[in-house]
Amino acid sequence: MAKSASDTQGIAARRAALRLLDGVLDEQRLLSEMGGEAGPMGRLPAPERARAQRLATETLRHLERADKLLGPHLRKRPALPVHNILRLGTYEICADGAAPHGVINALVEIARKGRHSQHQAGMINAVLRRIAEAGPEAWAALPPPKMPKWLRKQMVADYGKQAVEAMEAAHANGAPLDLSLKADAPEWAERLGGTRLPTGSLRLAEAGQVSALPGYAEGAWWVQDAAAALPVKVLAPQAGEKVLDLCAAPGGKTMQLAAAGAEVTALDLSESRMARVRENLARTRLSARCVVQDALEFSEGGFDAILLDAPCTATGTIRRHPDLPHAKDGGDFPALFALQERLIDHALTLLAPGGRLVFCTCSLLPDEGEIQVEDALKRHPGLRSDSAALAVPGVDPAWRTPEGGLRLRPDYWADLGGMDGFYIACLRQA
Ligand SMILES: C[S@@+](CC[C@H](N)C(=O)[O-])C[C@H]1O[C@@H](n2cnc3c(N)ncnc32)[C@H](O)[C@@H]1O
Repeated sequence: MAKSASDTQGIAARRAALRLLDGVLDEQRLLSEMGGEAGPMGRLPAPERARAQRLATETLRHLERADKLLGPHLRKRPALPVHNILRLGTYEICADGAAPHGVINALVEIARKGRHSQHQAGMINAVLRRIAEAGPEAWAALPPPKMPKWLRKQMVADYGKQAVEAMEAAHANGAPLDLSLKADAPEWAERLGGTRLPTGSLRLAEAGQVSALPGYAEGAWWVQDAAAALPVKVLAPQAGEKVLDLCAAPGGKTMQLAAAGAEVTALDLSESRMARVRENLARTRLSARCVVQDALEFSEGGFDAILLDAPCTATGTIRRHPDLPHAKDGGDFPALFALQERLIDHALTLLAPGGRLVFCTCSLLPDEGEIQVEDALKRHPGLRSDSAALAVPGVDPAWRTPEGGLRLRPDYWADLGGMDGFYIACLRQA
């Protein structure tokens, strides 16, 4: 079928990217909630979907930079759909290496057909032309975008300004693609290229389409950030051990547990997310018993080890999901902290005598890391944190925390490409 004029100009992908931007910035929806058939990218072919997703993600990552460059050219703040057209254009012209005339023509055509933007097409054309003149140079000189005020204030109080600035630089850089290898690590590492990280994950700088990489169809590996692979290494599952993965979907850690030969029960509240666990297990030819249930209602006990990768604010994944700080305002965070506390207490009741619980969150907030564990140790007099379990190859002892956990930050391993923010602790009952 011949390509339409729209396809060649990238109109469809840009229009979808703009709808994604409006969804995040107007409706406070996460990009991950808008990926379905009914979402803005629903009818797009795979390459166009990927392009729309990438354009929206990168525009959000650099939103502050785009707004700084646009500011002097705008007499007043435009309506959001118009502003988002200008932001997308500024990102593409200044940082995406796109030819300015192609970007401007496509965005002006989109603006002409938009209900809110049709009368602003001339202004959009003029402003983006001015951005094309000096913008790329000015963009490169701007500092990394800051976290939003509601999050930054707390982060500076917890880590100090310098550390927060280092994290912001890591967020601006984005994330490489990390893989966890099922077996035959040297063989696959050679075939895939990339860098073997100190903790064993394989890091690829230029990934492209994941499902086209060697070993995908064979299920030789799965995508998992190097930091996200560490909780299971701390848990150190042994072949034949009875292990419960209490918040399992989409299953990255379930696959690690199963690959170690443990007898795994993977539980998650969400049926649709559990479908992803089943797909992942099928592709990697690994097995686990899958249970869809509220963890707080699961009462089968006697587990040698439990992994509690609790639902959290996901503030450790901002470099991967730069939409998060724009879609959230922290209002729903206290409910998550309370749920984590209940999940820890309940998980402890499901352990066999002498069993271990690894608690982790992909968060930067001590409220769902260090403080959770400090409080749990106070609530349960027989409980202790097992700092010996943290002696995992490649883990820097400087990452250890006073209450016996590990604090991982996006600015760590800066020269290797960073890591997700995570908190991990191994708890044992005396
Ligand atoms: C951080 S994600 C888990 C990621 C997963 N461990 C992995 O490595 O792929 C948290 C999961 O907790 C699940 N969840 C949230 N509340 C839950 C509950 N009350 N009981 C069980 N699962 C729950 C969510 O559906 C989500 O899949």
